[in-house]
Amino acid sequence: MIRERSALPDARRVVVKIGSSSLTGGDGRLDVAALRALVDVLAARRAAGTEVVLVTSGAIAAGLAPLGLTSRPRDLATAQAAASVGQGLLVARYTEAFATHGLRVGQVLLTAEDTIRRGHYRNAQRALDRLLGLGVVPVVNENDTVATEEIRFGDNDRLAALVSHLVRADAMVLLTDVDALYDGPPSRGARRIDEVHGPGDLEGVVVTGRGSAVGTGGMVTKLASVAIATGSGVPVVLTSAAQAEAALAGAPVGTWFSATGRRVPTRMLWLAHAARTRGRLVLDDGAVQAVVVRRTSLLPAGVTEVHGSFEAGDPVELASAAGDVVGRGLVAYGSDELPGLLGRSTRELLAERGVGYDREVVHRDDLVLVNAPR
Ligand SMILES: Nc1ncnc2c1ncn2[C@@H]1O[C@H](COP(=O)(O)OP(=O)(O)O)[C@@H](O)[C@H]1O
Ligand SMILES: N[C@@H](CCC(=O)OP(=O)(O)O)C(=O)O
Repeated sequence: MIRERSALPDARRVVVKIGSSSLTGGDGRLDVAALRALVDVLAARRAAGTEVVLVTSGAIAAGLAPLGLTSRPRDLATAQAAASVGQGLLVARYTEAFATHGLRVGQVLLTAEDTIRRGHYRNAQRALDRLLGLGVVPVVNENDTVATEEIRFGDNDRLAALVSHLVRADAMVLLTDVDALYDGPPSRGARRIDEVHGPGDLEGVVVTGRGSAVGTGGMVTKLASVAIATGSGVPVVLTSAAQAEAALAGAPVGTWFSATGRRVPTRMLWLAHAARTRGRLVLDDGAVQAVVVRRTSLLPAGVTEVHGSFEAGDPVELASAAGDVVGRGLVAYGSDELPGLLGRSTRELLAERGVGYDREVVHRDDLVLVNAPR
């Protein structure tokens, strides 16, 4: 494991994420010179023996000029159209730029779903591993064209953290338009933060969710991304694209976030940090105890209320009668069917409804605890 930034040159595999703000000029359009400069740095790193996965934004920005748009569209359908046109152009630029270094790229478009559904993430994991094994540089972006408002990340920061986990990266490098995390929005007087070793080091730090005109999420989604990565064993460097070379060389630039936790299953990571839940199940006190303290699965007998509209396999919140959210889980029944099963024992349900109805509402392998109840 990489424990300090000076060890970064020894990383076997890194994920580098570049945001829209670093790939666009003042006119909001794709800055091809900036893209080429990044590729030069990544190709050099690759030649020095580190496998590189690039998570890149910029599809929407690249789609603006061809569609005659002057600013980032606000409505989802136009943003998706711009991403559709722009993604092809973006990857073409990367393909050309990496080719000048004798490297091939492979486009990988992911949705949040791909990191949660078992079949999907295994598939993505296999494809990424094979690309790397073949010496290809995977170029990853969110699949904007098919991602709906409910399930999309919108920003690539959290996607990059999940990709880092998926490919078992030794480190993640987040490149943006500021050279580091500051203790407040970077204006006069804000202080650069050199190293963060845990949430305590972020106390008093003010971050805003407003990004640049072209980026989304600002520093808020970057810190959410950092929490996902470091909490599951991947250290992070956050800096500007201009410092990418120095950061990968382990120089003391940007902000270094050391890993705080150990690797957990990918789906669990997504459930804990990224999933937008589709509903809420209210648990009686006995069920809260069973799930939180004894870490058992949730059975129909312990559920008292069902809220929201969801299908089997969707993420839902688990709450106590007092309204505290105690966990999140993938529910095994849809919201149409579940209310008819509440308070019933699995034995009764099996006898009455047949095989399969003795299954848990949320299996313990599909459940993460969020907060202890009051
Ligand atoms: N505490 C902070 N430290 C550094 N930058 C911050 C902070 N709070 C807000 N920001 C803003 O976050 C912006 C980067 O976010 P964003 O525009 O979404 O970038 P990207 O397109 O690279 O994802 C910076 O331009 C900066 O102004
Ligand atoms: N998938 C989108 C990226 C969304 C976005 O702006 O992300 P970011 O610049 O990382 O805040 C695109 O390629 O335009």
